[in-house]
Amino acid sequence: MTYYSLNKQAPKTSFKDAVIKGLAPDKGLYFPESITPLSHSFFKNIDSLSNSEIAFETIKQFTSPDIPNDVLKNIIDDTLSFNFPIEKITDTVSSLELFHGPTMAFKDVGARFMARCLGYFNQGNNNEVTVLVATSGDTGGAVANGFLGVEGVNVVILYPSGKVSDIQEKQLTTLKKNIKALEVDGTFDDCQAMVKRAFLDQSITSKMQLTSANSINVARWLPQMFYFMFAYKQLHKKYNNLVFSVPSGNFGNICAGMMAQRLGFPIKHFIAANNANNIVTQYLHTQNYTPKPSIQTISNAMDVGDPSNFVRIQELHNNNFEILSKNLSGYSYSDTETISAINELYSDYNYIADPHGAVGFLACKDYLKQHPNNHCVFLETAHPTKFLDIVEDTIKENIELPKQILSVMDKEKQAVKISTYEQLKALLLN
Ligand SMILES: Cc1ncc(COP(=O)(O)O)c(C=O)c1O
Ligand SMILES: N[C@@H](CCOP(=O)(O)O)C(=O)O
Repeated sequence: MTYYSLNKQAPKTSFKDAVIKGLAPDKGLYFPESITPLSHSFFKNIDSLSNSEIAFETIKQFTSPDIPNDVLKNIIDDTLSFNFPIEKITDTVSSLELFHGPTMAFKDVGARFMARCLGYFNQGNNNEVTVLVATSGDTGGAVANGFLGVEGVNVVILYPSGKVSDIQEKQLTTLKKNIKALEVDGTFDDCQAMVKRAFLDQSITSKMQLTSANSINVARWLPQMFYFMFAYKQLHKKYNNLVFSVPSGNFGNICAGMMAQRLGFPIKHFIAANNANNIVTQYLHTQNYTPKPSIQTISNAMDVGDPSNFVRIQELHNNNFEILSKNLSGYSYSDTETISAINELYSDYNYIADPHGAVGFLACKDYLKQHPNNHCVFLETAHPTKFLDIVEDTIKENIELPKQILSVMDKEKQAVKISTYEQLKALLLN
């Protein structure tokens, strides 16, 4: 597959090069030059395909010819070693649980897939790659876990000080080895801006190969398509009117869902479920896209004031507002509303949701009020114990900690505090 930069000022490139560079030299996000819908027989036979087979059939056009089929199959088998179950909440609402991986947030699939692709590209050469990643909570832990011990790869994670949960912080600061955490005095947007600036800083890039493990990297973003496909496989016999409510921050996940739709998956509509960081919801109401400094909320991983992937969403809809607004709705909720939703899910349906999933549930309910006769799937993007204090205080129950969480609880945090880009640069160059 050939990829082009959405800023259209950089040469086209291969999958391998797009993964190794992360961001195009003109600061644009890479985008596939073609998207070929899957065959009729794929959809006819989907019930007999395993998750790995579905993933292989859907992603191979984007990785070929740089990753041979047998290698791709192994990467996928290794990546998808856990389940993606659906829980029925009501007759019209289901939860797609994406938190059964090693760090218990949906980022595990993309991070593991990308780590394995980079590991493959690095085999037999001595060129070290430094993966720079900005996190508002979950990407950092998933990338730390996915890239731990990958040869020739050093990982540097920037996270906003005091704005991630205790467990998220443990997951991204305790692994050591090739993983370094930088605690930034600022917001997620400050972290993301520093990372993007480093990619364009020739005094750094002339000395080291930098890449990104945020969803700006095609190998982190594209595997997120799988979730929508696995949900379709589980639900298509029961419902022919599926809409997805996606708790959104950087908009990589929902954009991956739209890629699945372009491949032929019959998804009727997407709902961007936002917290108070409602840039896209506002855009859908006003047609004005106005990035703002992010606001701290209890669904912290969505505290993004300038979502990177919105440009990809626009590209997928021909940069045409009419087309986009037919396919995407947006809703935004306060922390108080989120807490009520956690309560409602627990007391009425015996379901323990995390704050991100709860925002997704609220958006399903509001969409269905205006558009009945659909079945709404909200993505439960993180395990509730990642936000232990909030969830336990809300439902007034203790929740059992899964082994993935217990394994990091007592580890010692190791992070370097920084507050400026110059400090990041000095750390990278040393
Ligand atoms: C738990 C959780 N939910 C939702 C999101 C938002 O996803 P996206 O950035 O792909 O919109 C994130 C972070 O990205 C997350 O960690
Ligand atoms: N919510 C994310 C923010 C970064 O998103 P990404 O998908 O672009 O990595 C986080 O948890 O860090």
